[in-house]
Amino acid sequence: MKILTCTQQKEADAYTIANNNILSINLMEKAASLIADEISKRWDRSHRIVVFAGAGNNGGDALAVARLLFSKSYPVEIYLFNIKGTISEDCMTNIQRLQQCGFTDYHEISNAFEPPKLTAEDVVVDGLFGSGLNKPLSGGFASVVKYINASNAQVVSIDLPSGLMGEDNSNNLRTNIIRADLTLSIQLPKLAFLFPENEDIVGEWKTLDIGISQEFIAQADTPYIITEASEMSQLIKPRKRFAFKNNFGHALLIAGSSGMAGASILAARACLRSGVGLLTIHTPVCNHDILQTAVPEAMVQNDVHELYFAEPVDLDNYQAIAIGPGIGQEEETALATFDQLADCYIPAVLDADAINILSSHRNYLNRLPRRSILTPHIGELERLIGRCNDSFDRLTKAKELAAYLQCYIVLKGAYSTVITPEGKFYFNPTGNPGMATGGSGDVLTGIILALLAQGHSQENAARLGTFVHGLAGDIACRRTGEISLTASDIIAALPEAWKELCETK
Ligand SMILES: NC(=O)C1=CN([C@@H]2O[C@H](COP(=O)(O)OP(=O)(O)OC[C@H]3O[C@@H](n4cnc5c(N)ncnc54)[C@H](O)[C@@H]3O)[C@@H](O)[C@H]2O)[C@@H](O)CC1
Ligand SMILES: Nc1ncnc2c1ncn2[C@@H]1O[C@H](COP(=O)(O)OP(=O)(O)O)[C@@H](O)[C@H]1O
Ligand SMILES: [K+]
Repeated sequence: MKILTCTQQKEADAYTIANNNILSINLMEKAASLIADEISKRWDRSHRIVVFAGAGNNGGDALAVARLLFSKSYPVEIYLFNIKGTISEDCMTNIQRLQQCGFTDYHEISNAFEPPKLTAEDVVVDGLFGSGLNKPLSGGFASVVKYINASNAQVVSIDLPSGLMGEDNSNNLRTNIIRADLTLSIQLPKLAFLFPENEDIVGEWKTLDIGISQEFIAQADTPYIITEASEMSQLIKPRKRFAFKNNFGHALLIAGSSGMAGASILAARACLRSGVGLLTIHTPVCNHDILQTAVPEAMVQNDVHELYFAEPVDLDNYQAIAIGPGIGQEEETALATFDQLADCYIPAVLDADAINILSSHRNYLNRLPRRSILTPHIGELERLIGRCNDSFDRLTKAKELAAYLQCYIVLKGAYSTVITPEGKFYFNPTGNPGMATGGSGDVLTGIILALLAQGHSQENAARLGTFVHGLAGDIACRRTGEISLTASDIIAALPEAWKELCETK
């Protein structure tokens, strides 16, 4: 699913009106009827609906919602803020429609505002500003926002919480943005919904299909895409009747050190559950017996060192390599890692300590093989690119790094993001907060390694791996709940996740 900018959303509205034989006012009515349905599904007529409308089309939506709920016998009150004295045409039509249906609890505010008393039983419909917001809110509007936020009322925002910019909020003041319980976004989500710092502003979000031109959306140029299951399922290659293990690649996993054998076990098990033909784990001597016992399907190759990775491996027999889970950050390990990467001609994924080692030896960054996949969480990424002000800033800097290194970055977290060297952002919709537990990331490394070894491109391996990892996490979570979920539970759910994805059309 594409994410359009607010500017593109306006263009999409205009295109739909011009090409799909629909009047602007009818598109607004369609949006309003879906919003009113959603509200009436969640709140019954015992709740007063208090509508705060601006003078643009977001306000027009809100007035139409008010009329539709009034016609369903909800108690409704409206406050329309007409400060400049200019009201959009469709908003004006909706004022007239309200009058025609005998609605009277309507207050138009042009300067001083006597706010209504809001209680926890009230539902506020926030239609002050939508995609037309062109600067952060201030003055009277900021006061109204603060007043609504200070109340205990439930807040439903139309299109996006008023005051929130669709993309970049680095110059915005959080106190001047509506904090919604529910955001009903027109047609597509906004980029800002996917940022952790906006969770409390956006609340639960849902998109409403009002019939914006699919043709426009298909041709719209955007770097922001939410990955979909149907697209990922098409990447899975059916196995031939006469297939044998060499068809699915031989993967090399360099992982583990004294006290961190677990990371190598988790990555190895996930790799084996993701279709790899053969797996060799290169690990220090101290982990040999542990791995031979815990992962009997894998071959184990000892490093020269007893405790940590110290000598690079000849890559001739392998189709892909993963390096990093639990390797530690000894100086010898760092040098071995760079030697390993300097001559690396097979697809590579770098995780955890391999990324930390890069941060502490920045002069080696340009030795990184092109098209490598890096899988940092926010902390690991910021050690590489420096502290970021917010998510938009972080994505912008991560994109610059991906382009500079010509690498793929999988920025892990909710909506894990695959950032390509060409500057595309693929947001992953699967996964849940139960996965915020030690070892989950090692599982992802193992999955991506298996996909690279099977010949998937780096971009597809990163996207498909991230998707199936989250899907397995979701399946596991249904069994264990978020609290008890462990990385091993994600691995245990991988067979069902792969099966489910294979069956997705
Ligand atoms: N036919 C259409 O175009 C449709 C539009 N829709 C709704 O229309 C919305 C967009 O409507 P508009 O483009 O009219 O924009 P808005 O209703 O978001 O607001 C635009 C108005 O606010 C003013 N403004 C912007 N930033 C301000 C600030 N910081 N302080 C004070 N005033 C500010 C602008 O000058 C303009 O007059 C969408 O979010 C959606 O809710 C939906 O009804 C779907 C159909
Ligand atoms: N709130 C969340 N929602 C979805 N996925 C999450 C969430 N928190 C963590 N995850 C996923 O779990 C994994 C955690 O990885 P990481 O932080 O590297 O853990 P570790 O280093 O312990 O293995 C990542 O793939 C991340 O996307
Ligand atoms: K709004």
